[in-house]
This record gives sequence, C-alpha cells and structure tokens, in this order.
Amino acid sequence: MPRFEEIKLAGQLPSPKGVALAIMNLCGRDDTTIDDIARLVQTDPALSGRLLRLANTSGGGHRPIAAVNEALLRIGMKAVGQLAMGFSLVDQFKEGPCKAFDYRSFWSHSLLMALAARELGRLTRVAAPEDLFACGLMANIGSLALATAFPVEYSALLESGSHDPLAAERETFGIDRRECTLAMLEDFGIPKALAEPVFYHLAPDESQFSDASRPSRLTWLFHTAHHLADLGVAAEATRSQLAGSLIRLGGRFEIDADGTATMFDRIVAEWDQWARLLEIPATSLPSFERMSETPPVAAEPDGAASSVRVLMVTACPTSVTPISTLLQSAFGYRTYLAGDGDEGLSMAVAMLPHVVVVDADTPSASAHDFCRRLRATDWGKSVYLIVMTATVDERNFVAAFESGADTCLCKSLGDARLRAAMRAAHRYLGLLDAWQTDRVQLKQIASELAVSNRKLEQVARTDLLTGLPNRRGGMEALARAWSASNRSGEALCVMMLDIDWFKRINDRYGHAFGDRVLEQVGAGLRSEARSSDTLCRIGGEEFLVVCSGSDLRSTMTAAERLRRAIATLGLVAGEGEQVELSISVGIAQKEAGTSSTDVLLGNADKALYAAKHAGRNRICVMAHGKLHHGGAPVSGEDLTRGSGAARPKK
Ligand SMILES: Nc1nc2c(ncn2[C@@H]2O[C@H](COP(=O)(O)OP(=O)(O)OP(=O)(O)O)[C@@H](O)[C@H]2O)c(=O)[nH]1
Repeated sequence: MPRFEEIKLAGQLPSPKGVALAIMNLCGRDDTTIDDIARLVQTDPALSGRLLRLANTSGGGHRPIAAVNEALLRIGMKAVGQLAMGFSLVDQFKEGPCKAFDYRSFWSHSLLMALAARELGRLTRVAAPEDLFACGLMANIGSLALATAFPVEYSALLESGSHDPLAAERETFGIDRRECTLAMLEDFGIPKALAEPVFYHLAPDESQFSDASRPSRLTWLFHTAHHLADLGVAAEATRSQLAGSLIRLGGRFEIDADGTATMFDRIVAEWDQWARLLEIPATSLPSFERMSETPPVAAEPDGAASSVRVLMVTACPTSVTPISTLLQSAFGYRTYLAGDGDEGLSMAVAMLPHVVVVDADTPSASAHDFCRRLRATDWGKSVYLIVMTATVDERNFVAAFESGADTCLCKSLGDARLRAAMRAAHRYLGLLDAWQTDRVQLKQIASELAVSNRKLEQVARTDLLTGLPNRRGGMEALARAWSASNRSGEALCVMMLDIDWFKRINDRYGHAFGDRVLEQVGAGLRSEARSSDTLCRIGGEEFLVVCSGSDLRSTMTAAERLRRAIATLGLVAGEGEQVELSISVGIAQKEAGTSSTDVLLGNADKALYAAKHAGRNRICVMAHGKLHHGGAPVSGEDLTRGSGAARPKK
C-alpha cells in the first residue's frame, strides 16, 4: 500500500470538519445547486464573511455584493468547496503538538502565497484566481501533514537542520512533504492540472512541462507566489536580494519592476486584512521599493566595514588570495568564492554582488563565457567586473575587455598597484550607488505624480457637490454606451432630469440649502437608479441617466421610480419647514434615425422641455420623432405621472 494511504488510514492527516466537510461533500455531487450550498455556508458566519470578502476583492470592477449566494456564483462552486476546506484547516491547525513546527508562521506564509497566486492569476489569466487562491493556501500542506502525523519525529527532523530536508523526510517517513502535498490535494478533489504544478513549484526546472505550456506557466506562477511569500516573511538582511529575484521572476509574466512593486504592495495590504480575518500573524512591511533598495556603499573605503559584496570566480582560490585579502582588509568588502562559471552565475543571481573578480586562467574559455552571461543579466550589467590573468599580454587583455570586463589585472600585481586599481572600482561603486539612489527617488516621484494625475483626472470627471460624474464624465459614459450599443445592437436610452422650481428654493432658503437639496437629490437618485445605469450631474439642477441595454418601456419604469423617490424625499428647511420637491424627466431612445449622441441628448432635452411645459413633476418621451405626453409609464400608455409643480409650501 502506498505510504500516503497508510498514513491516511491511520487517521493522522489534517482534514476538514463540520460545515466545511459537508460543503465539500455537497460540492462533489452533480445535483447540488448554489442555493443548497449557500444555505449550508450561511450556518457558518465566519465562512460566510470570508467568502464574501473573497468575492468582493476578486477584481474586475464588479459591484459589491452582500448576499452569500451571489458570492458563491462569483467564486464558482468547485472553488467554494476547496476554500471551505482550506479555511477549516487554518482554523483547526493554528497550534499543534509538533514543537519545532511554527503553525502560525506556516499559515501566514501560506496565506501570503494564496493571495499572490490569486493576484498572478488575475494578471496572467492562466487559471481562475479563486482556484489559485485555494491551491496557494494548501501548496505546502504536506509539511503540516507530516507535523500532524509524526509530531515528535518531525520536530526532531526540523531541529536537526538537515541540508536536504526532502531526502531526510523520505528516509524517516517514507514520503516527503511535496509527495504528501500532491496526494492530499488530489484527495481533496483538486484537479491534477493544478495539483501537479503545485508539486513542482519548489523546483520548476525538475518538471518535464514544455516551456510556455499551461502547466509550465502554472508551475512558475506558484513558484513566484512562493517566492513572494518568502520575501514577505524574510529577515530584513535578505529582503533586498529576494526582492531582486522577485523582479526577475515577474519578468517571466511580462510584469516589469514597477508592476512587481505595485503588485507586491497590494498583496501585502490584503495579507494584513486577511490575516486579521483568519487570526494569524502578518508582518508589517515597508514598501517594495524600500525593500529592494541595495545597501549603500561606504564613502571612506580604507579599513572601514562595508556592505560591498565581491564574488570571486576561480578554480584555484590561492591564485586570487592577494586581491581577496586586500579587498577584505583594506576596503572592508565581503568576499565569496565560486568554483566555476556555472556556480558563479547561480551565486550571482542569489547574492547580487557589487564586484565580480574572474580568474581567466582556469579555464579561460569558461571564464570569458561567464563574463558574457553575467553581462546579459539585469544585475550583471552594472557589476564592476575584474578579470585577472597570470600575464596581461595583448591577447588576454583584448579578450577580457571583449567579454565585458571593466578592467584586466595581473595576478602578480603588487599591493600598492592593486590598491590603486581598486580605488577606481570603489569610485565606480560610489557613483553607481548615487545613481541608484537618484533612480529610486525619481521612481518615487514618478509614481507619486502618476497617483496625483489619476486623482486629478478623477476629480476632473466628478461633480464635487454630489460625488457623481460631472458633464465631462457623463458625456464620456454616454460615448462608451453609444459605441457598445453600436457593436452589440443592444437598446440605449437616456433620461434628462431637472429639479422643478429650483430657483424658488434658492431664493427662499438660500444657496446653501439649495446645495443640500442637490446633494440629497443626487443621493436619492443614486440609490434608486439601477446598477447598470450611469447617473451624472451635468449642470446646475440637471441630471443625466445613461441607460445601457434598456428599452423604452423599462427606462420609463425606472424614470417613474426616480420621480417617485424624489417626490417622497421629504426635506426639512431651517425652521422645520417641509419642502416638497419634484423632478421632470425627458426620455429619448437610440433609434435608426438617431445619428449621434448629440441628437439623442437633444431629443431627451425636447422631451424634458415638454414635461416642464406640461406642468412639471412628470415624464415625457421622445420616440419615433414624436413627443408623448399622457399614459402611464408602466402600462406604456399614460406617460404622465403626478400633478402640480413642486415648490416650497407657501
Ligand atoms: N444652490 C445652487 N443653485 C444652483 C446651482 N447651480 C445652479 N443653481 C441655480 O439653479 C437655478 C435654476 O433655475 P431655473 O433654470 O430658472 O429653473 P427652475 O427654477 O428649476 O425652474 P424649472 O426648471 O423651469 O422648473 C438657478 O437659480 C441657479 O442659480 C448650484 O450648484 N447650487
């Protein structure tokens, strides 16, 4: 019997309980409806809240929802089962008997990974974001499983600090955390198409998935999400390195450095809120920009401790001992050793050195190849690259510079000359540091400017009194609705609304009260308007409603609802005086002969004028070139509603 089945049969694995288990079972049945699941979800207020939050932060500019069954529709039935299970595991396993296993940190990391996987899913559309959230939450569940099934042994194994923990797990338990995760995900009903990429996410290169295939993209997505979570929980000293590699991973998904920074900051903000919801810890982090800054270079080199990292690539460490000793003692640089070009490259990616010293003698072809490959990486472009050879003859000298070296030094150079040559490197590093600081500041300024520009654009389209789109915003909304209607052939109507006798209100109660009336009318209209309608204040006491996908009959019904809402608004002026309000409405629909938005608005305006002329507090329609008065909006015949004009009670 496979090892996983044995452990499972022993009943030692983490598994969902109660409502979550029932939901999972229900989700697995063919005849289950959303309402069945919604009823069950509603019996667990915490789960309801979490699913609503997930649905309301799913992106895509959806309107907010408050009903559980709508949330389930948005999330999808399958994902609901998996999420219920994930949340149930979080709730049950915040503590446990495995002493060396930090349960809370485990969930904190898993949650951050889940949010990162969801965000990457949104950006890449490689899979449904909510499915990715569930997979991210459980992508390392195998560790929890081992901690739960073998608390004492696993604790000892963790404390031993094995350099190959997976091999140690296989040796001790007959299964490692990755295999355990895969088996559990499949057991929980997560499809192979997602479970396998999760399995490979810690070592994507081990998978046999062909490049650019969906499984490969998913594997890299989980790998990137895991890396992002590592950065979120990393110690301060390693953040800059991890941030650098996250930027490189972002490049796989065509996300540039700025995009990575914005994405990270957004995910971390969500992490904080979700962590509170799940009662697990989240680290308070500085912005990604700050975390990715490289440590500054010391201004005074000699003898001072410095954060400059030097990578020395040589098969013969003794041949670079003089320069290594000088760099450490005189300049305070930290040196690291790589045995060949391949090791040098992977170390360079991980540690992001400031200076690289390459021994070109052993063997020279691979040394020059290493220099070229290093220069091809983002970080390698700005590294100070020193090539050292036993003899600096013309051939070695030219080859060194052709492969990208900044300088070529002889290994037997005396201490004084070496020191002088290194001053050039130090000066370069100082300039690079100053340039990077300027760059960070410029980026900061650019992003602040972009934010202010966006805010300004928003303000330019918004009426400050009511918070509704203004004329400019309204005309843009109408132009969009017009184009959409041209493309889809869907109906389009507009309503022009005007408050009746508004001048009298101003004259009698003052402009300040008039402003309050405008605010209240705006709010009243907004709460009564359909979510698909765009409501704007396009002039003093004039409003426009763009009704996309709405035919004349339903627009008239909606207009009547708005008219009634304002007629019953019941505003009270300063001395407790009741002020009656009413609006007149002109409706026009886009017809075969309506050649432009201007013509459509002109028709609605004519209808509004007619409504005013006919006595106000009513709805008139311009259709097929004719004005229609009289006839109830609901029946489609009597278009006129109400009587008399709204005005301050005399
Ligand atoms: N308080 C306030 N008044 C405004 C604002 N914008 C326009 N007005 C006033 O709105 C009034 C509009 O008056 P009119 O165009 O004569 O229309 P009315 O009195 O509503 O009469 P009818 O539209 O014919 O029913 C004017 O007195 C404007 O000064 C505003 O932002 N605040």
